[in-house]
Amino acid sequence: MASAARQFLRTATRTGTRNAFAVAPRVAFRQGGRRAYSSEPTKSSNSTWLWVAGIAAIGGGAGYLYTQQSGGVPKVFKATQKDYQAVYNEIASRLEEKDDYDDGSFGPVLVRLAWHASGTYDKETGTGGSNGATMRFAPESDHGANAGLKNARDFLEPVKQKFPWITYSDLWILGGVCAIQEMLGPKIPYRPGRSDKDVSGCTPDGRLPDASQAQDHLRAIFGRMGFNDQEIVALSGAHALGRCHTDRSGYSGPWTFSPTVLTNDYYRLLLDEKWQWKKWDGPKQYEDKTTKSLMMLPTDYALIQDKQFRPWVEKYAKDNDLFFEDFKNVVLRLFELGVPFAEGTENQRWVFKSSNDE
Ligand code: HEM
Repeated sequence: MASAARQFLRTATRTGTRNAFAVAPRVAFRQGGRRAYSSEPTKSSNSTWLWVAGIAAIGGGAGYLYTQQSGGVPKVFKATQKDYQAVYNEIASRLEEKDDYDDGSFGPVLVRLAWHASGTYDKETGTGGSNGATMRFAPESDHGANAGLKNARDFLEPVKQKFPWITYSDLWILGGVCAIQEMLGPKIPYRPGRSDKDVSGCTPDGRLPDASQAQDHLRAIFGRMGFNDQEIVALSGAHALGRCHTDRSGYSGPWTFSPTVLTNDYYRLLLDEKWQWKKWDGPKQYEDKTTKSLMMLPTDYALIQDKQFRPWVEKYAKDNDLFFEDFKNVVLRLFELGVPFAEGTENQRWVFKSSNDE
Protein backbone atom coordinates (compact mmCIF):
# COMPACT_ATOMS: atom_id res chain seq x y z
CA MET A 1 0.00 0.00 0.00
CA ALA A 2 2.73 2.43 1.02
CA SER A 3 4.86 1.85 -2.04
CA ALA A 4 1.81 1.71 -4.32
CA ALA A 5 0.72 5.11 -3.07
CA ARG A 6 4.18 6.53 -3.56
CA GLN A 7 4.47 5.00 -7.00
CA PHE A 8 1.14 6.50 -7.99
CA LEU A 9 2.17 9.94 -6.84
CA ARG A 10 5.58 9.75 -8.42
CA THR A 11 4.04 8.70 -11.71
CA ALA A 12 1.48 11.47 -11.44
CA THR A 13 4.22 14.01 -10.88
CA ARG A 14 6.41 12.67 -13.68
CA THR A 15 3.60 12.57 -16.20
CA GLY A 16 2.52 16.03 -15.18
CA THR A 17 -0.83 15.08 -13.69
CA ARG A 18 -1.63 18.52 -12.44
CA ASN A 19 -4.31 17.54 -9.97
CA ALA A 20 -2.05 15.04 -8.25
CA PHE A 21 -1.98 16.93 -5.00
CA ALA A 22 -5.74 16.98 -4.87
CA VAL A 23 -5.58 13.19 -5.02
CA ALA A 24 -2.69 12.72 -2.59
CA PRO A 25 -4.64 13.20 0.64
CA ARG A 26 -7.10 10.51 -0.40
CA VAL A 27 -4.23 8.11 -0.73
CA ALA A 28 -2.49 8.96 2.50
CA PHE A 29 -5.48 9.62 4.71
CA ARG A 30 -9.04 8.42 4.63
CA GLN A 31 -12.23 10.41 5.11
CA GLY A 32 -13.03 11.18 8.74
CA GLY A 33 -15.04 13.36 11.10
CA ARG A 34 -14.26 16.77 12.47
CA ARG A 35 -13.79 18.23 15.94
CA ALA A 36 -12.51 21.56 17.15
CA TYR A 37 -10.01 22.01 19.97
CA SER A 38 -8.04 24.86 21.38
CA SER A 39 -4.94 24.73 23.53
CA GLU A 40 -3.79 28.32 24.08
CA PRO A 41 -2.59 29.41 26.53
CA THR A 42 -1.25 26.34 28.24
CA LYS A 43 -4.14 25.73 30.57
CA SER A 44 -3.41 22.02 30.55
CA SER A 45 -0.07 22.21 32.24
CA ASN A 46 0.77 18.92 33.86
CA SER A 47 -0.15 20.23 37.26
CA THR A 48 -1.16 16.84 38.57
CA TRP A 49 1.72 15.08 36.86
CA LEU A 50 5.22 15.71 38.04
CA TRP A 51 8.10 14.55 35.94
CA VAL A 52 10.46 13.07 38.47
CA ALA A 53 13.10 10.97 36.82
CA GLY A 54 15.04 10.43 33.66
CA ILE A 55 15.39 7.17 31.91
CA ALA A 56 15.51 4.14 34.16
CA ALA A 57 16.57 0.74 33.00
CA ILE A 58 14.00 -1.45 34.61
CA GLY A 59 13.50 -5.07 33.72
CA GLY A 60 15.77 -4.68 30.72
CA GLY A 61 13.59 -2.00 29.10
CA ALA A 62 13.84 1.76 29.22
CA GLY A 63 11.08 3.55 31.04
CA TYR A 64 10.16 6.96 32.42
CA LEU A 65 8.95 7.52 35.90
CA TYR A 66 6.22 10.00 36.63
CA THR A 67 4.31 10.59 39.81
CA GLN A 68 0.71 11.58 39.97
CA GLN A 69 -0.29 13.50 43.06
CA SER A 70 -3.56 11.93 44.01
CA GLY A 71 -4.95 12.95 47.38
CA GLY A 72 -1.41 13.67 48.51
CA VAL A 73 -0.28 10.11 47.79
CA PRO A 74 2.17 9.99 44.89
CA LYS A 75 1.51 7.18 42.41
CA VAL A 76 4.36 6.14 40.14
CA PHE A 77 3.75 5.54 36.45
CA LYS A 78 6.50 4.12 34.30
CA ALA A 79 5.96 4.92 30.62
CA THR A 80 7.43 2.31 28.31
CA GLN A 81 7.74 1.94 24.54
CA LYS A 82 4.22 0.49 24.52
CA ASP A 83 2.84 3.66 26.14
CA TYR A 84 4.63 5.88 23.60
CA GLN A 85 3.34 3.67 20.78
CA ALA A 86 -0.17 4.29 22.14
CA VAL A 87 0.46 8.04 21.90
CA TYR A 88 1.82 7.55 18.36
CA ASN A 89 -1.32 5.59 17.42
CA GLU A 90 -3.54 8.35 18.79
CA ILE A 91 -1.73 11.00 16.72
CA ALA A 92 -1.91 8.75 13.63
CA SER A 93 -5.62 8.19 13.98
CA ARG A 94 -6.24 11.92 14.47
CA LEU A 95 -4.23 12.57 11.29
CA GLU A 96 -6.45 10.17 9.41
CA GLU A 97 -9.65 11.52 10.94
CA LYS A 98 -9.01 15.25 10.55
CA ASP A 99 -8.48 15.38 6.80
CA ASP A 100 -10.22 18.67 6.12
CA TYR A 101 -7.15 20.84 6.76
CA ASP A 102 -5.01 22.36 3.97
CA ASP A 103 -4.16 19.67 1.39
CA GLY A 104 -5.94 17.03 3.48
CA SER A 105 -3.57 16.53 6.38
CA PHE A 106 -2.13 18.16 9.49
CA GLY A 107 1.02 16.10 8.82
CA PRO A 108 3.16 18.88 7.26
CA VAL A 109 2.40 21.44 9.97
CA LEU A 110 3.25 18.83 12.65
CA VAL A 111 6.64 18.31 10.99
CA ARG A 112 7.15 22.07 10.99
CA LEU A 113 6.28 22.34 14.69
CA ALA A 114 8.84 19.65 15.60
CA TRP A 115 11.47 21.36 13.44
CA HIS A 116 10.86 24.85 14.84
CA ALA A 117 10.93 23.48 18.39
CA SER A 118 14.35 21.92 17.64
CA GLY A 119 15.89 24.45 15.23
CA THR A 120 16.42 27.13 17.88
CA TYR A 121 19.42 25.19 19.15
CA ASP A 122 22.73 26.98 19.61
CA LYS A 123 25.64 24.61 20.07
CA GLU A 124 27.88 27.30 21.65
CA THR A 125 25.57 28.08 24.55
CA GLY A 126 23.63 24.81 24.58
CA THR A 127 20.41 26.84 24.62
CA GLY A 128 17.26 26.18 22.60
CA GLY A 129 16.42 22.86 20.98
CA SER A 130 13.57 20.45 21.45
CA ASN A 131 13.86 20.34 25.25
CA GLY A 132 11.39 22.75 26.80
CA ALA A 133 8.47 23.26 24.38
CA THR A 134 8.79 26.96 25.13
CA MET A 135 6.83 27.86 22.00
CA ARG A 136 3.77 27.45 24.23
CA PHE A 137 4.59 30.92 25.54
CA ALA A 138 4.91 34.43 24.15
CA PRO A 139 7.27 35.83 23.02
CA GLU A 140 8.38 32.61 21.24
CA SER A 141 4.86 31.75 20.01
CA ASP A 142 4.71 35.24 18.46
CA HIS A 143 8.02 35.02 16.61
CA GLY A 144 7.30 35.62 12.92
CA ALA A 145 8.80 32.26 11.91
CA ASN A 146 6.31 30.44 14.15
CA ALA A 147 3.18 31.94 12.57
CA GLY A 148 0.58 29.23 11.97
CA LEU A 149 2.11 26.67 14.31
CA LYS A 150 -0.76 27.15 16.76
CA ASN A 151 -2.66 24.84 14.38
CA ALA A 152 -0.19 22.06 15.15
CA ARG A 153 -0.12 22.75 18.90
CA ASP A 154 -3.93 22.73 19.03
CA PHE A 155 -4.03 19.51 17.01
CA LEU A 156 -1.84 17.81 19.63
CA GLU A 157 -3.56 19.25 22.72
CA PRO A 158 -6.27 16.55 23.00
CA VAL A 159 -3.49 13.95 22.78
CA LYS A 160 -1.79 15.62 25.76
CA GLN A 161 -5.12 15.55 27.62
CA LYS A 162 -5.50 11.85 26.96
CA PHE A 163 -1.89 11.00 27.91
CA PRO A 164 -1.06 13.60 30.58
CA TRP A 165 2.17 11.85 31.56
CA ILE A 166 3.95 12.80 28.31
CA THR A 167 5.74 16.16 28.29
CA TYR A 168 4.79 18.69 25.61
CA SER A 169 8.36 18.61 24.33
CA ASP A 170 8.35 14.81 23.91
CA LEU A 171 4.86 15.00 22.40
CA TRP A 172 5.72 17.64 19.78
CA ILE A 173 8.69 15.59 18.61
CA LEU A 174 6.65 12.41 18.58
CA GLY A 175 4.11 14.35 16.49
CA GLY A 176 6.84 15.09 13.93
CA VAL A 177 8.04 11.49 13.89
CA CYS A 178 4.50 10.19 13.50
CA ALA A 179 3.65 12.67 10.72
CA ILE A 180 6.79 11.75 8.72
CA GLN A 181 6.07 8.02 9.02
CA GLU A 182 2.35 8.38 8.29
CA MET A 183 3.16 10.46 5.18
CA LEU A 184 5.13 7.42 3.95
CA GLY A 185 8.53 8.75 4.91
CA PRO A 186 11.27 6.70 6.61
CA LYS A 187 11.03 5.40 10.16
CA ILE A 188 12.56 7.96 12.54
CA PRO A 189 14.01 6.30 15.68
CA TYR A 190 12.86 8.14 18.80
CA ARG A 191 14.08 8.67 22.35
CA PRO A 192 11.95 10.25 25.06
CA GLY A 193 13.42 12.32 27.87
CA ARG A 194 12.52 15.95 27.16
CA SER A 195 11.15 18.06 29.98
CA ASP A 196 9.06 21.20 29.71
CA LYS A 197 10.48 24.58 30.69
CA ASP A 198 8.67 27.73 31.71
CA VAL A 199 8.58 31.05 29.88
CA SER A 200 12.11 31.91 31.00
CA GLY A 201 13.38 29.21 28.63
CA CYS A 202 12.08 31.04 25.51
CA THR A 203 14.77 31.55 22.88
CA PRO A 204 15.47 34.95 21.27
CA ASP A 205 13.88 35.73 17.91
CA GLY A 206 15.98 35.23 14.78
CA ARG A 207 17.37 31.74 15.34
CA LEU A 208 15.31 30.10 12.56
CA PRO A 209 16.18 30.56 8.89
CA ASP A 210 14.99 33.52 6.84
CA ALA A 211 13.64 32.28 3.49
CA SER A 212 14.58 35.46 1.63
CA GLN A 213 18.31 34.77 2.12
CA ALA A 214 20.83 32.51 0.39
CA GLN A 215 23.60 29.94 1.02
CA ASP A 216 25.72 31.99 3.48
CA HIS A 217 22.72 32.45 5.71
CA LEU A 218 21.83 28.73 5.53
CA ARG A 219 25.37 27.78 6.54
CA ALA A 220 25.35 30.29 9.42
CA ILE A 221 21.97 29.18 10.79
CA PHE A 222 22.42 25.42 10.38
CA GLY A 223 26.09 25.60 11.31
CA ARG A 224 25.01 27.11 14.64
CA MET A 225 22.95 23.93 15.18
CA GLY A 226 25.94 21.78 14.16
CA PHE A 227 24.91 20.71 10.64
CA ASN A 228 27.10 20.51 7.52
CA ASP A 229 26.32 21.10 3.81
CA GLN A 230 25.05 17.58 3.11
CA GLU A 231 22.80 17.73 6.15
CA ILE A 232 21.38 21.12 5.14
CA VAL A 233 20.40 19.69 1.76
CA ALA A 234 18.93 16.51 3.30
CA LEU A 235 16.87 18.51 5.82
CA SER A 236 15.54 20.80 3.08
CA GLY A 237 13.90 17.77 1.44
CA ALA A 238 11.14 18.18 4.04
CA HIS A 239 9.81 20.84 1.69
CA ALA A 240 8.37 18.03 -0.40
CA LEU A 241 5.67 18.37 2.25
CA GLY A 242 3.14 21.09 2.87
CA ARG A 243 2.87 24.58 1.53
CA CYS A 244 3.44 28.25 2.21
CA HIS A 245 0.57 30.41 3.41
CA THR A 246 0.27 34.13 2.67
CA ASP A 247 -1.22 34.76 6.12
CA ARG A 248 1.75 33.06 7.84
CA SER A 249 5.08 33.55 6.07
CA GLY A 250 3.72 35.73 3.27
CA TYR A 251 4.86 33.17 0.67
CA SER A 252 2.36 31.13 -1.29
CA GLY A 253 1.94 27.59 -2.59
CA PRO A 254 3.34 24.05 -2.34
CA TRP A 255 6.74 22.80 -3.49
CA THR A 256 5.48 19.53 -4.99
CA PHE A 257 2.35 17.99 -6.47
CA SER A 258 2.05 15.53 -3.57
CA PRO A 259 2.42 17.65 -0.41
CA THR A 260 1.11 14.99 1.97
CA VAL A 261 3.51 12.24 0.88
CA LEU A 262 7.25 12.40 1.49
CA THR A 263 9.26 11.73 -1.68
CA ASN A 264 12.46 13.10 -3.23
CA ASP A 265 10.31 15.13 -5.65
CA TYR A 266 11.53 18.40 -4.11
CA TYR A 267 15.02 17.73 -5.52
CA ARG A 268 13.75 16.39 -8.84
CA LEU A 269 11.55 19.42 -9.38
CA LEU A 270 14.33 21.83 -8.36
CA LEU A 271 16.51 20.35 -11.11
CA ASP A 272 13.94 19.43 -13.77
CA GLU A 273 11.64 22.44 -13.82
CA LYS A 274 12.46 25.90 -15.10
CA TRP A 275 12.05 28.39 -12.25
CA GLN A 276 11.23 32.07 -12.69
CA TRP A 277 10.39 34.91 -10.31
CA LYS A 278 6.69 35.00 -9.52
CA LYS A 279 5.08 38.25 -10.60
CA TRP A 280 3.05 39.40 -7.65
CA ASP A 281 2.94 41.84 -4.74
CA GLY A 282 4.21 39.31 -2.22
CA PRO A 283 7.78 38.47 -1.18
CA LYS A 284 10.24 37.34 -3.87
CA GLN A 285 9.69 33.65 -4.62
CA TYR A 286 10.09 31.36 -7.60
CA GLU A 287 7.32 29.64 -9.57
CA ASP A 288 7.63 26.80 -12.07
CA LYS A 289 7.41 28.07 -15.62
CA THR A 290 5.22 25.20 -16.83
CA THR A 291 2.26 25.26 -14.45
CA LYS A 292 2.94 28.29 -12.22
CA SER A 293 1.40 26.24 -9.43
CA LEU A 294 4.58 25.21 -7.59
CA MET A 295 6.99 27.39 -5.67
CA MET A 296 10.56 27.58 -4.40
CA LEU A 297 11.86 29.95 -1.75
CA PRO A 298 15.11 31.86 -2.39
CA THR A 299 16.75 29.52 0.18
CA ASP A 300 15.48 26.46 -1.74
CA TYR A 301 16.84 27.78 -5.02
CA ALA A 302 20.20 28.51 -3.36
CA LEU A 303 20.67 24.73 -3.08
CA ILE A 304 21.13 24.44 -6.85
CA GLN A 305 23.05 27.69 -7.21
CA ASP A 306 25.72 26.74 -4.69
CA LYS A 307 28.56 24.50 -5.93
CA GLN A 308 28.83 22.54 -2.68
CA PHE A 309 25.09 22.05 -2.15
CA ARG A 310 24.18 21.13 -5.73
CA PRO A 311 25.85 17.69 -5.92
CA TRP A 312 23.73 16.59 -2.95
CA VAL A 313 20.56 17.81 -4.65
CA GLU A 314 21.58 15.74 -7.69
CA LYS A 315 22.25 12.65 -5.57
CA TYR A 316 18.94 12.85 -3.73
CA ALA A 317 17.03 13.55 -6.96
CA LYS A 318 18.38 10.30 -8.40
CA ASP A 319 18.08 8.09 -5.36
CA ASN A 320 15.05 8.18 -3.08
CA ASP A 321 16.50 5.46 -0.81
CA LEU A 322 19.64 7.51 -0.21
CA PHE A 323 17.49 10.56 0.55
CA PHE A 324 15.38 8.57 3.03
CA GLU A 325 18.45 7.17 4.77
CA ASP A 326 20.15 10.57 5.10
CA PHE A 327 16.89 12.31 5.99
CA LYS A 328 16.26 9.76 8.77
CA ASN A 329 19.73 10.30 10.25
CA VAL A 330 19.68 14.07 10.13
CA VAL A 331 16.10 14.46 11.39
CA LEU A 332 16.89 12.14 14.27
CA ARG A 333 19.78 14.46 15.24
CA LEU A 334 17.69 17.60 14.72
CA PHE A 335 14.94 16.29 16.98
CA GLU A 336 17.43 15.49 19.77
CA LEU A 337 19.24 18.87 19.81
CA GLY A 338 19.61 20.32 23.28
CA VAL A 339 18.12 17.36 25.13
CA PRO A 340 20.00 16.15 28.22
CA PHE A 341 19.33 12.46 27.67
CA ALA A 342 20.53 10.15 30.38
CA GLU A 343 23.89 8.51 29.71
CA GLY A 344 23.77 5.14 28.02
CA THR A 345 20.53 5.76 26.15
CA GLU A 346 22.17 6.41 22.73
CA ASN A 347 21.32 2.89 21.64
CA GLN A 348 17.90 2.76 23.23
CA ARG A 349 15.89 4.49 20.54
CA TRP A 350 12.48 3.13 19.64
CA VAL A 351 11.04 2.61 16.18
CA PHE A 352 7.28 2.95 16.15
CA LYS A 353 4.94 0.87 14.05
CA SER A 354 3.16 2.97 11.43
CA SER A 355 -0.48 2.54 10.50
CA ASN A 356 0.65 1.70 6.95
CA ASP A 357 2.99 -1.14 8.01
CA GLU A 358 2.11 -4.47 6.44
C1 HEM B 1 16.37 25.64 4.95
C2 HEM B 1 15.80 26.61 5.64
C3 HEM B 1 14.30 26.71 5.74
C4 HEM B 1 13.55 27.79 5.44
C5 HEM B 1 14.04 29.16 5.01
C6 HEM B 1 12.18 27.39 5.60
C7 HEM B 1 11.10 28.22 5.39
C8 HEM B 1 9.78 27.82 5.36
C9 HEM B 1 8.65 28.66 5.04
C10 HEM B 1 8.74 30.15 4.71
C11 HEM B 1 7.54 27.89 5.09
C12 HEM B 1 6.11 28.32 4.85
C13 HEM B 1 5.38 28.57 6.17
C14 HEM B 1 3.93 28.96 5.94
O1 HEM B 1 3.69 29.96 5.27
O2 HEM B 1 3.04 28.24 6.43
C15 HEM B 1 7.97 26.55 5.43
C16 HEM B 1 7.12 25.49 5.54
C17 HEM B 1 7.50 24.22 5.89
N1 HEM B 1 8.77 23.84 6.29
FE1 HEM B 1 10.45 24.94 6.10
N2 HEM B 1 12.13 26.10 6.01
C18 HEM B 1 13.40 25.63 6.10
C19 HEM B 1 13.79 24.37 6.53
C20 HEM B 1 12.93 23.37 6.91
C21 HEM B 1 13.31 22.14 7.56
C22 HEM B 1 14.73 21.80 8.00
C23 HEM B 1 12.16 21.41 7.74
C24 HEM B 1 11.99 20.06 8.37
C25 HEM B 1 12.94 19.17 8.54
C26 HEM B 1 11.07 22.18 7.18
C27 HEM B 1 9.77 21.76 7.11
C28 HEM B 1 8.72 22.52 6.62
C29 HEM B 1 7.38 22.00 6.38
C30 HEM B 1 6.93 20.56 6.55
C31 HEM B 1 6.62 23.07 5.92
C32 HEM B 1 5.15 23.06 5.51
C33 HEM B 1 4.29 23.52 6.67
C34 HEM B 1 2.83 23.57 6.33
O3 HEM B 1 2.41 23.02 5.31
O4 HEM B 1 2.08 24.15 7.13
N3 HEM B 1 11.57 23.36 6.72
N4 HEM B 1 9.31 26.54 5.59
